[in-house]
Amino acid sequence: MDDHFDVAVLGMGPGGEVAAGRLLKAGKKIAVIERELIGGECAYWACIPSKTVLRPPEARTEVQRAAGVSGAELDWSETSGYRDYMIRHLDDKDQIDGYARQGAEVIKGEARITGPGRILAGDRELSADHIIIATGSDPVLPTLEGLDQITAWTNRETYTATTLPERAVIIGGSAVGVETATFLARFGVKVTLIHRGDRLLGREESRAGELAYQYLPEAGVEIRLGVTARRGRREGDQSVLDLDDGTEVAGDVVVFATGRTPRTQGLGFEHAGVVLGDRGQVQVDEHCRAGENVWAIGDVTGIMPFTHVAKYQGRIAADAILGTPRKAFYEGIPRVVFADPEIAAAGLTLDQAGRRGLKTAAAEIDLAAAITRPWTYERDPRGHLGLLADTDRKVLIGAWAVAPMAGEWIHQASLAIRAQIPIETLRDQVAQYPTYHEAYQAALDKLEI
Ligand SMILES: Cc1cc2nc3c(=O)[nH]c(=O)nc-3n(C[C@H](O)[C@H](O)[C@H](O)COP(=O)(O)OP(=O)(O)OC[C@H]3O[C@@H](n4cnc5c(N)ncnc54)[C@H](O)[C@@H]3O)c2cc1C
Ligand SMILES: NC(=O)c1ccc[n+]([C@@H]2O[C@H](COP(=O)([O-])OP(=O)(O)OC[C@H]3O[C@@H](n4cnc5c(N)ncnc54)[C@H](O)[C@@H]3O)[C@@H](O)[C@H]2O)c1
Repeated sequence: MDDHFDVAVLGMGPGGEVAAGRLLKAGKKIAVIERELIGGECAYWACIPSKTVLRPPEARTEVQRAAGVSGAELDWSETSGYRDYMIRHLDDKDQIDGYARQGAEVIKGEARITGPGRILAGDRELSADHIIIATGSDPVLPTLEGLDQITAWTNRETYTATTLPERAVIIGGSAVGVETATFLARFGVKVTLIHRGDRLLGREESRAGELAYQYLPEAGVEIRLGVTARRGRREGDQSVLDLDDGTEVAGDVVVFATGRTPRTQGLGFEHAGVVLGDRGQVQVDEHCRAGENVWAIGDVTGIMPFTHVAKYQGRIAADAILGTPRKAFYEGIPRVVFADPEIAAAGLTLDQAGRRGLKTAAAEIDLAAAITRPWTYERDPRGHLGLLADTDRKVLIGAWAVAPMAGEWIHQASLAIRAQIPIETLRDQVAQYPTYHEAYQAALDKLEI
């Protein structure tokens, strides 16, 4: 067999899949190498199962909050059955067949780079004109005395669980921690979330974190801010954490939502001239180039660990290989935490803008006071929108929203930021009445610019 390819894709998560699809369509001879399941973390243990199990509780809340409708009950067995369907019962046979039918060489096994353009995939040696590194990220568990004594879960155990625990402790108050707390608590698990920072969602605008702190308890989550686990131990069937403030928390399981790290160890990337950054991320340029004919995309680049970014970088790298290069542009890409209500953001926070030396104007509105849609949507309406503008260039540079469906309508801000649409043009936009989109008009009016 001829083991030389135009392109070898290492890792078939969302990034690898998009790059592979684009290259196949262009007629390239490619090898795709995946050591677990084609679809990656997102399809089986992250985005897909988490968003699938968050939807029924969200639908129930919608029913409970709308006037004149009742009777929504949650059913874990039905929910987990549908989740198992959505994660393909952890079987990627159809994906393997699909790529093979499209003409790709599909290799299931661990890939390692052995030299420029050379790869060991399982027990096969391959060569390729181009290599795309799309190996994703691993969860990070802190070094904790007694870690081996407690029942420690990551996103993998959490989002494939058949039986839910009665009590859970979640460590980490960022996206995974907040979404997982929402999911478990809504399904009746007694959840304590501990977070070492003084507010949730530390990388987002501080108001978004404050509002997450306000709304999460509605799901039944107990939040402990400013505490760190010092030691783990077992008491009967309970996993106990001793905290640094002298108190303890206990649960059937401890879920670690403590971040992720690029998957680069032992994969021989240095043999292809790839340089790692201080967080272990593969360093890339604006075309996702990591070295001579080597490209890297997705979580392994540490740029923005989201599926939509991995997919975007897959397009960027494939286009460069195909001879139609364009530069990746990361400003204004949306970030959504699928809590209840949703927490969405795009662009810079006030702090980040300050660090760039930008002159800014900010405005925040309460949606219920400003527009009609929250009232037709639910009793006791909730919703907040904040905008951040650059007063010199007179364009939006940041936005955040905490409200129903905010993950959908944040895209208006995302586009405005990416396309640098003048505030004047945005103020002339006409939104359908009554929709959440109308909030932009009210917030733009409030911006002193
Ligand atoms: C709980 C959770 C929920 C999330 N929800 C969302 C969400 O709603 N929206 C969103 O945008 N993002 C979400 N994310 C982030 C998202 O999962 C990642 O950003 C995304 O999966 C990154 O895609 P990727 O292709 O870079 O890597 P991955 O999905 O990690 O895929 C990498 C693939 O490479 C394979 N691989 C690794 N090393 C090798 C090797 N040496 N040889 C062969 N194969 C290898 C792996 O097996 C894996 O299949 C979530 C993350 C978590 C943990
Ligand atoms: N809806 C989405 O798009 C979505 C959902 C989930 C995750 N993600 C992505 O996946 C990635 C991983 O998410 P995450 O929430 O696990 O990571 P993260 O890096 O965003 O947050 C980790 C949190 O754990 C805390 N932490 C770390 N070590 C700790 C320790 N020893 N003790 C106490 N706290 C500790 C940190 O302070 C931080 O708040 C993120 O980059 C996120 O963007 C996206």
